[in-house]
This record gives sequence, structure tokens and C-alpha cells, in this order.
Amino acid sequence: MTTEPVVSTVLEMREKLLQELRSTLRPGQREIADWSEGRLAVSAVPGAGKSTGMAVAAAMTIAKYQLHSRRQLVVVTFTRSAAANIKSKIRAHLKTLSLPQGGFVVHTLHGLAWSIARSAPERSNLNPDAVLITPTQGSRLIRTSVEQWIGMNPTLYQRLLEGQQFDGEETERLRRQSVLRTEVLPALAETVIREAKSSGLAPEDLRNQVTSDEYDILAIAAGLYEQYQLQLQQRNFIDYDEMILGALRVLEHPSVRSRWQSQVFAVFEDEAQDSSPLQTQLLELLATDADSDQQNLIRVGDPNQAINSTFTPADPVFFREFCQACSLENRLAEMNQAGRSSRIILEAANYVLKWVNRTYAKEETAPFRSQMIHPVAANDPQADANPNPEGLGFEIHTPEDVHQTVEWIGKRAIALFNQFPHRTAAVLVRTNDQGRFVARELTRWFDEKLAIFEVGMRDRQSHIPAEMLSLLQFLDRPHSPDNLKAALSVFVHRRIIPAQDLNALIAFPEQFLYPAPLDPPQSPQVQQASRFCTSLLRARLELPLYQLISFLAYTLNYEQTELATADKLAERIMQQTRENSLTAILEVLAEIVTSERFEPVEAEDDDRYVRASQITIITMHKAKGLDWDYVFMPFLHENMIPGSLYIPPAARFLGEYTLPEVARAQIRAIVHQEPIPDNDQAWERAGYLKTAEEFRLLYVAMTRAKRLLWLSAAKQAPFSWSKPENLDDRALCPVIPALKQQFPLSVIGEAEEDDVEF
Ligand SMILES: Nc1ncnc2c1ncn2[C@@H]1O[C@H](COP(=O)(O)OP(=O)(O)OP(=O)(O)O)[C@@H](O)[C@H]1O
Repeated sequence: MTTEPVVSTVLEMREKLLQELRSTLRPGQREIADWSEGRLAVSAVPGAGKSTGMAVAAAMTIAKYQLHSRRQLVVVTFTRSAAANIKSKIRAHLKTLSLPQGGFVVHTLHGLAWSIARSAPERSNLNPDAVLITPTQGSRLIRTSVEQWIGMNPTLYQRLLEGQQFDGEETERLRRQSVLRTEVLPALAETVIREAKSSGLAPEDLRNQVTSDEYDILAIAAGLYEQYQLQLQQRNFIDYDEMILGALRVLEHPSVRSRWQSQVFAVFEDEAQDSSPLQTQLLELLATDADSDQQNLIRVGDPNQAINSTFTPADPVFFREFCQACSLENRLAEMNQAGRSSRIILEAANYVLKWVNRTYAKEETAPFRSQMIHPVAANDPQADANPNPEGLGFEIHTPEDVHQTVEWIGKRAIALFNQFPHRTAAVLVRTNDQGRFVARELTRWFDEKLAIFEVGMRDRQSHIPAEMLSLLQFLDRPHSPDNLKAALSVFVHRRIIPAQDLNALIAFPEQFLYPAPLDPPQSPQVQQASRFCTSLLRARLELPLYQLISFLAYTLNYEQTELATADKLAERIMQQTRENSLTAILEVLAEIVTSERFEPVEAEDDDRYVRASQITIITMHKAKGLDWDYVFMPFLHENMIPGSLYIPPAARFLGEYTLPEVARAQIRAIVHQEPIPDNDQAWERAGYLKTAEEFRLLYVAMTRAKRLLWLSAAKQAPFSWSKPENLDDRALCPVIPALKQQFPLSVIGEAEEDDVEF
């Protein structure tokens, strides 16, 4: 008798708390929270609060439908850190609502697939002992698949070898063989395997296509893919796509499927623009109600932040299509308000979106979905939403050259931090080479005065074991063309020797290393490369083995932390080798590289990226999902953004395109059930895809700024950032003149530059 009022009080309390929670949401977020069944697409602008909204909506759904461990909400995100983040937010809300934590799970897509595949190994066709292949193992497997394929397909291979013009000359033949074996075919294999597999296509689906191309690229792709699958099985490896395929096979079985489906109340997916067709298929299947056949699925994403489509199969077209389909059913919610940035920054980003679409749209496709970012309403719950700008909020600078650019950035950052020490700043760059340049220059000018953190440094360090392995393999067997090429690539990469066509050098290793008087004379660049290699070979004879790695690290001009990492590596190898021989060292080092079990010195956490009074140097790609008070974007030149697709000169004998890009466009046509483009058309499409993605990347970068967005394009800049010392006049990224015209007050002239407060 007495319990009823207590229950109703608890329920009333909870209802009140739910209403309070709902009132913390802004319009688009509320539509997720109010969802009750069926499909819902949510297209959000940058900074709209996707994850914030999804976490509240998840907690409200769990409360409303009293979900528990046998009937759960499945939340899917793209990365592990995003998963951890949203999980802790949902937990906190459930705690406030005094609800148990069992009503939901948060997974990455692959984690989810793996748990389904593992639940029924006999149906997934995956060996439970199989291990996930590491990137290094993956590239080795690809090399082996290429070798196997060449052996089995002499006719197709011969056609590639002959390329566009071939006079049968022996040196040229050897050069082309090396280019095909070590560059073109591995790159083709890598692209087509991922692209086809994650679109649910099997090798036969590629082979049976009718195309008019001279090399039959799809037939080559099919053969490489088939070899790769065979190798994968033989070695008991699985890759990420295999997990998804395994999960789909498990769910093919009606009773297993309905068991999974009855456990899943609904699926909420974040970053949906980055999902491949196969991943989407898996989520749709899981989200389907076994009785009514209805999909209970919310997909939240921002098609305008799709920045992986040129190197993964995540084509933003799919999410846009999903939005369109849902819109017809009146099931599309738009989150158009964002509180992250000052108004002028939003205006600049919106203008870029409109201008790019106007300039580059083609037939039915445009680089961006036409969705503007609006500031939040006056009563918005976010504290300090759309904050006041710093300086002009949006500024376009024109330094003389790239050195002056970094000097200005440093001075401005120091002045700002002096005034507001709790605020954050970042320099966003397009490539790691640019990041390295900025870090070096900032350190040179302002080392004592500014906390500088370069994110790319850590990635560079993780290459150290692989670089050492390449060099030691060369010292062990210098006459192997593969070893020689790997070592030369490291030297070029590290800018120890000039960039050149390495395939021409390695055709006759002996002649390259020790030219005889009657051999054809070597050009100065080749001589430089040859002398460097022989000096290392001499050192190998003169130095004790235990000093070799440290010596190599010095010759590669490693920086201080890299040297420390190399020393740590040398120590570890010496501890693990039983006998004192190069073979033993190579064995241990190869094991370290393959298993990828070596942490560089000072491994950093992601929370190092955003810190008060620190200037973070980070690529635009890595900056996605993060924000800073002050964002500096230097070097906005046309050769970088939008840039153009690159055809390596060594592979030009195949034609004015690259095989991987042609194959990618052809596979996408198969997926979209369109006619397969010929090579030139496919290349043109690939170019368009790249241009569109570069502008989306610029947009993602611009929308990271809260109070100041500082853009610049120096008059003088290097053509190639691997040689930043060679400066010349550079054309601007085409967005810059358009922005200058639209925002004349943001253009900082030479005279005003001196007045900007440092
Ligand atoms: N309803 C809200 N109330 C208060 N703060 C909010 C709300 N929604 C979002 N925010 C805040 O806005 C900021 C941006 O949110 P969030 O990181 O979730 O955006 P996002 O859409 O994922 O951004 P992006 O896609 O640009 O990376 C965060 O600081 C978040 O706390």
C-alpha cells in the first residue's frame, strides 16, 4: 500500500529530470532526443554538438524505454577515443537519472563487427585464432600477392611493361619492372582491395566487367585481390573488412540474426559520413526489428566534413543519399546552429562553402551539401556560445615569404598568451613537411618564449625502427635491388641525397655502387647517392655492431628526440640478441617492426593537442573534432589547396594517369551501378574527387577556430615542402582572392601589419 506513492514519486522525479535534460538541448539535438522509432538522418554543421546531443538522446531513450542488458541501445562511433568520450557522457547522464548502466553499449564499427563475428565462429568463417593484420604485415602481404600475380599473369604483365612506348631496351625494361613490382602494382592492390572489399564486391565482380581500357585494370585488380585473399587465409590473418564480412555472414542465418536483433533496441551512429557501404549494411541489419522489419536507426553526420574519401572507400555520396531518402519521408533533422566560433568565423566558412560550390559544382554533384552554419539563439544553453572575436576575428595576411609567416605567427601567439594565458592556439598545416618547417622556425625564433607542440613528431618517431631495418638490410646485402631501393628511399625522404628516379639506379647495383672506368659516367646526383651508400658500407666494416644503429641515426640527421628513440631501440635490440651478428640483429628488429611493438620516447596522449598557452602544430586532417581559441592557417597556395593529382614521373610510361585512381573510379561506378568510365574519364573523376575533398578539408580546418581565424598565403613559398629553402612566387589558393573581396576589412595590409599588437 505504501510503495505506490514512492514509485510514482521516483517516476515523477525522473520525468522532471528528463525534461530538464531535454531543455539543455538546442533545436536539432532535440529531434534526436524525441526520436521514438524508424530511421532518422541528422545532418549537422561543424560545432553543432553532435556528440553532446547524441549522448543526451541516448540517456533519454534508455530511460523512456527502460532498456537493460538484454535489450540495449547500440551507439557506434568511428574512433576509440570518440567511443570512450561518448560512453562517459552517457554514463554521467544515467547516473543523474539514477538508472543502471546496462541499457547501452558503445562500439567502434570494427569492435561491434568483431563481437558479432566471434559470437558464432562456425558461421563467420573466421578462425577464432586469426589475428588482425598490422599495417606492416599488410604491406608485406601485398608485395607477396603482387609477386604471385606477376608469375601467374604473364600476358597482362607484359602489356603493362610495354606501356605507351617501348623500344625493348634492356635497362629501360629493368627499370619498368622495378617500378611495376615495387610501386605501381602494390599501390593498385592496396587501393582496389580496400575499395572493392568494403563495398561488398568479390574478385569475380571486378573480373566480369566489360571495359575498354588497354591494360584491363579491373582484371588486374581482380587477380591481385584474389591473391591477397589467399595469402590472408593461408597465414591466418584477418583485416578490418574481413571482420565486417564475418559479422554479415553470421547475421545471414535467420535465427542468429533474430537473436541479435531482439537484443538491439536501436542503433545510433555518429560520424556517419565516414562509413563504407558494407559497414552501413551491417548497422541496418542490426537495427532492424525482427517482427516489423522496421529499421530503428539514427545516423548523425556531416557530409561537409568528409575528408577521407580519397584514401578510404568512405564516399560521402552514401550519407548524402541517406539524408535525401530520409528527407522524402520527412525524417531528416538538420542541426544548423553552432556555438563554437565567433560570428565572423562562421560567415567566412559559409562563404567558402558557397563560393566553392558555385565555382566547382558539376551536374548533380557539388563538393559540399548546401548547409549553412548559424549562430545559436540568445537563450542557448552553451556557456559563452559564439564568443567575442579576438582582433578582427577573421584575418587574411600576406607575408613576404614563409619565414616571415612563421615569425608573425609566433609573435602574435606570444602576445595573445601574455594577455590570456588560459587560452589555446594551433597552427593547422596541410602536410607533415609543412608542420616540421613551422616547428623548426618557431623553435629557432621563440624557443624560450613559447610552448610548442608538434603532433607529427610522434608519427615520425614511429618510423624509426622501419628506417633502421631498411638501412641494416642494405648493409647486410647491398647488392639486392630491393634492399638498395629501400635504403635510397629513406635517404631521399630524409633529404640526405637529391630526389631522383631510384628505379634507374638499382637496375645494376654493382655498377651504381662501384662504377668501373668503362661504365657510363654518373650524373652528379647519382654520384652523391653512390658515395653516400659506399661510405655507409665502409662504416659497417669499421664500427662495432652495437654502435651501428646510433651511427645510422646520426647520419640520417635525426633530431634530438629521434636520436633518443634510436638509442632506446638499439638498447632493446642488444638485450634481445643472443649472438653478436648482423643477422641476429636483423631478426629481432624485423620482429619489432612487424609486430609494431615499440613505443617511441615520450609517447603523447591526444589531450596534449589542446593545452593552455601552448601552440600546437597539427595537420588539418588530425585537427578534425578538435578546436582552439586561435587557429593559424599559413601557406594557403594553389599547389597545396586544391593541388592536383600526382603522376610519379617513373610511372609515366603507363599513360597520363595512375592505375589506382582509375581503378577506384571504376569500382565506384560498379557500386553505383553506373557505366564504367574509360581511363581518361576515370582520371578526370578522380581529379574532381580530390579537388572537392581538399576544399572540405579547408572548411574543416577553418571551423576549428573559436575566436581568431588567421589565414595567410605568403608571396614567396617553396614548390615542394621537402625542399623549403627553394622559394619562388606562388599562386594563391583560389579561395583567398574570393575571401579578400568578400571580407575587405579582414585583409591586413602592409601598413596595418606593423600596428597589429604583438
Ligand atoms: N546543448 C548544448 N549545451 C551546451 N553546450 C553544448 C551543447 N551542444 C554542444 N555544446 C558544446 O559545443 C561544443 C561543440 O560540441 P561537439 O564537440 O559535440 O560538436 P560537434 O558537432 O561534434 O563538432 P565538430 O563536428 O565540428 O567536431 C562543445 O564544447 C559542447 O560542449
